[in-house]
Formats: sequence, structure tokens, C-alpha cells
Amino acid sequence: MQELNIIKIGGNILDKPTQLHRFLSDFASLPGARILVHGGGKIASTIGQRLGITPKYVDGRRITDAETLELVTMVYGGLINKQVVAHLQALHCNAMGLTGADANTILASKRTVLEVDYGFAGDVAGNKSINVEVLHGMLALGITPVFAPLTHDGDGSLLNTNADTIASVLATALASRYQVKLTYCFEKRGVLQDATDDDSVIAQIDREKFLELKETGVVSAGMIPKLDNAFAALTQGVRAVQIGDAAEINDIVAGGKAGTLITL
Ligand SMILES: Nc1ncnc2c1ncn2[C@@H]1O[C@H](COP(=O)(O)OP(=O)(O)O)[C@@H](O)[C@H]1O
Ligand SMILES: CC(=O)N[C@@H](CCC(=O)OP(=O)(O)O)C(=O)O
Repeated sequence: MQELNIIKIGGNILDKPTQLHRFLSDFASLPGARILVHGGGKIASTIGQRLGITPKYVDGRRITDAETLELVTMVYGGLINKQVVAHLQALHCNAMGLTGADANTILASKRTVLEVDYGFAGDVAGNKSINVEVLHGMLALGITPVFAPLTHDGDGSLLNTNADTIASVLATALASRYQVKLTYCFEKRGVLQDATDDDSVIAQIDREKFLELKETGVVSAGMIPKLDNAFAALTQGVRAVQIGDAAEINDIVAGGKAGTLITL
């Protein structure tokens, strides 16, 4: 089976022009088929505050009311997605920007209201929600899909969906056609034992270690859903999952020692 790299880039790199340029240059020069998924939660919050929209998160997920949905559609689907695509074109990578609504690539459903009403936040049900044929066709044409963290409900509404989750569900669905490697890139060198020490990278995390890291509070905040998504991908056929520094993407993709390797 052909190899496919699915790479997610987080919001703390997207708002730093020098680091973003370096990452996109490395991404553009990777060999073989690849898909980029970008976040941008931090940028949406900053722009929202300028417009008088206060960001609200519960368990790392944004509460997305109608006004916030308009904001994230503009920021993720417009500003960030199109800037990244234009940047990749300048680097001779034939990128195409997508939300999950485009070519019905990712169908989701509005999160059920239990204790919290997340509003227009979308959950992706399973592999059948991903249009594998369209993505395969694009990759076969040498096009690099670039996903914004937006899906749709099939009934006319866009839904805000966490970018780590989008990367994980794409990886899982495409694992039937490709040998998929999923890489989460962010601003730290990997999952750290000590958040203040960049050299304390944990080389490998399995489920048992993850439980221990959660219980001791070593991993917290956005790292918990990221690791949950990583394990979900591995249990559903994704070949490898790694978490590391956007500046070390070449080494990670080449199977080097950079970052944290996630194993079952
Ligand atoms: N042990 C840890 N090692 C590294 N980062 C951690 C750890 N525990 C919590 N974090 C937090 O997780 C964040 C990464 O997750 P997230 O907020 O989803 O960011 P992004 O979307 O940029 O990837 C880091 O910026 C850091 O603040
Ligand atoms: C529902 C939900 O929480 N969506 C996320 C999507 C953006 C994202 O995931 O951005 P990062 O990867 O930069 O954190 C949000 O609006 O923050």
C-alpha cells in the first residue's frame, strides 16, 4: 500500500510567520502523498475578541453559538485556509483548501446536548462520514488537500470541529487505502514530562503510560484530547502516530527520533 502522511499543524505555529514559513517549506518538500489539517483556535479567539465575541471552551472544545460559527467560518475556512494554500502554492505544492462541506469530504452531526450545549460543534460518526473516493482522486492527481477545522451536517449547516479530531478521522478512514502516518505538530518538542523543560520529551507513550500521565497531571488541557485522538487512530488501523515540534517535521516523517511516538 502507498504511504500517506497526514499532518496537523496547531494554532500556536499558524500565528508566527517565521515558524509557519519554515514548517510549510518543510511540508511542501516532503516526498509522496500528504494531507495538511490546520487548527487556528488562537487566531479565531483573537479576532473574535476584536469583534466583541468572548471565546468559551469546555474540556478543550469551543462553545460555538451562531455568531461564533460565523466567526470560525471566516477565520478557519477563509483567512487561514486560503493563506496557507497560497503559501503552499508559492512553494510549488499544489494545495487545495477544503472544509468538510467541500465535495462532501467530512459529514458530521451537531453534538448532542447533555450537560453542556456546545452549539454548532460537530462530531464525526465514523469512517463512512469521510469521502475517501474524492480524497483518493485528489491525491492521485498530485493535489494536496488542506483541511480547515470545519465539517457540515448535510442539512445546510457548517459545524466547528476540533482540528486534532479531523486529522484523526481522516487518518482512520484513509487507512483502508494507504499506510497512514499521522503527525501532530505544535510548538513543543513532543509530550513533555515537565512543561517548563523543552528537553524533557517523553520518547514513547502507550495506553498505560497515558493513564499514569493523566493521573499525575503531567498531561493536561489540549494534550488530553490530542492523545485520545492518537489512540483512536491507532486502534483503527493507522500505522503510526507521532507528536512533535513543527520545526522537526522532516525528522518525524523520516522515522527519526524527534518527538513522542504513540503506541498501543
Ligand atoms: N505534557 C505536556 N507536554 C506538552 N504540552 C502539553 C502537556 N500537557 C499539556 N500540554 C499543552 O497542550 C498544548 C497542545 O495542545 P493544543 O492546545 O490542542 O494545541 P495545538 O492545537 O496547537 O496542537 C500545548 O500547547 C500545552 O500547553
Ligand atoms: C469545536 C472546537 O473546539 N473547534 C476548534 C477548531 C480549531 C482548532 O482545533 O484549533 P487548534 O488546533 O489550533 O487548537 C476551535 O474552535 O478551537
